[in-house]
Amino acid sequence: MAKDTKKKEIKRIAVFTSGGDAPGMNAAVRAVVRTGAYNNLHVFGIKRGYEGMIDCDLVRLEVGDVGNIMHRGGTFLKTARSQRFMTPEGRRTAYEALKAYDIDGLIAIGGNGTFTGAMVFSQEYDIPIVGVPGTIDNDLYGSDFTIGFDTAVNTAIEAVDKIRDTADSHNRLFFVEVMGRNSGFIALNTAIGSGAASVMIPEKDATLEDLVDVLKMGARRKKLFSVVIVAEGNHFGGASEIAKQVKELFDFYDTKVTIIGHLQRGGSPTALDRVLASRLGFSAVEGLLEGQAGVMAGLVNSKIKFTPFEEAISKNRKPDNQLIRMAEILAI
Ligand SMILES: Nc1ncnc2c1ncn2[C@@H]1O[C@H](COP(=O)(O)OP(=O)(O)OP(=O)(O)O)[C@@H](O)[C@H]1O
Ligand SMILES: O=P(O)(O)OC[C@H]1O[C@](O)(CO)[C@@H](O)[C@@H]1O
Ligand SMILES: [Mg+2]
Repeated sequence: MAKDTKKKEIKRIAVFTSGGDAPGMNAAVRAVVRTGAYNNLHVFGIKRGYEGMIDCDLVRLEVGDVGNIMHRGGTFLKTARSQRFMTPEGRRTAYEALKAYDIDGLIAIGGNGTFTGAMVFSQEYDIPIVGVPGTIDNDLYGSDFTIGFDTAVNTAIEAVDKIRDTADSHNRLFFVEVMGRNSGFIALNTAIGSGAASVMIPEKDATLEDLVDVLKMGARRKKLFSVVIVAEGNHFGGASEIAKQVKELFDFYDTKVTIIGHLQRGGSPTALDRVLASRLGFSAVEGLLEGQAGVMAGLVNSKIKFTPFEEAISKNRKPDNQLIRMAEILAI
C-alpha cells in the first residue's frame, strides 16, 4: 500500500540508534522503516550509531527486515558511544560515508549526547536530521517521556518489590541505586511506584540529616524495615556512600545496598514505550518529509511537537517539584 506522491525531494534516508540502548528503540526503527517505505523512500540502517556512520556501515532496510522486533529490548542496529564523532575529522568521514550512499535525510534515535552530536553535525554539514528521544534517562526537554523510560521504571519497581520481601523478613534498611546519569526521573518514579520511604535525587535539596530524620520517624512508628531509592547521579555519592554515612548517623537498622544497574536497560518494552516509539518514529519521518530539520520529535500533552535540538538538550529538564513533594508526603 505504497503512497504515490512524495512531499519533498528526500529520497534516501538513514536511521541509527546511539548512546545507551533503551527498550523501544527497535519499535522506533520499525516505525521509521515502514513509514519510509510507505512514502517510497529508500531506508538504510546505520550500525553502531556514529561509529558505524564513520565506518560506512550501512545496510538497506526493507519492510520485512523490521518484522518481529517490536517486542525485543536492546537495538538490533546496535549502538555505541563514539569518541571519534566528537572530532571534526570523525564527523567529516561520517559525512563522506553518507554522501557515498546518497543519503539526504537522517533519523537519529538517542539521548542528549546523540542530539548534541546531531546539532554540531547539522551546523557543519547540510543534511537534515530529525531526532527521536530514545533514552531511559528521560532527561530531554520537548517530550513528556523518552522511549525506554517507562520500561526502566517498571523494571526498577519490580526489583524493589522483591527487595521489600527480604527487607521485611530480616528487618533491614535497603539503599537501592537506580540509573539516570545526572537526572532523578527514574529514581523519583521508582520511589513513588514502589512506596519507598525516601528518595535521594540530584534535583532535591535534601541533606543526609533530613534522610535520617525520615528514617527515625519510621522507626518511632515501629517501621521495622525500610527502602530508600538513590539516583546514581546523586551529589552525596552513590547508594554505597550514602549507606555508609547514614549508618554513622543512625545505626538502628541492619543496612544493605543493591545497585540495579544495567538490568534497567534491557527487557521487552512496555506497551507505553512501544506505542510512544511507534508514534515518534512515524512522526520523525513525516516531519523530515515536511521539511523539519535540526529538531527532535516529542510528545507533549499527548500531541506531537518538534523541538530544536538546542532546546531539547539545554533546557534543564527537572522532575516536577509537586511530584517530589507528593513523594515525601505519601511516604510519611
Ligand atoms: N559535543 C558532541 N559533539 C559531537 N558528538 C557528540 C557530542 N556529545 C555527544 N556526542 C555523540 O553522541 C554519542 C552519544 O552520546 P551519549 O553517550 O551521551 O548518549 P546519549 O545519546 O545521551 O544516550 P544515553 O544518555 O541514553 O546513554 C556520543 O558517544 C558521541 O559520539
Ligand atoms: O552503559 P554505560 O555506558 O555504562 O552507561 C551508563 C549510563 O547510561 C544510562 O543508562 C543511559 O544514559 C545512564 O542512566 C547511565 O549513567
Ligand atoms: Mg544522555
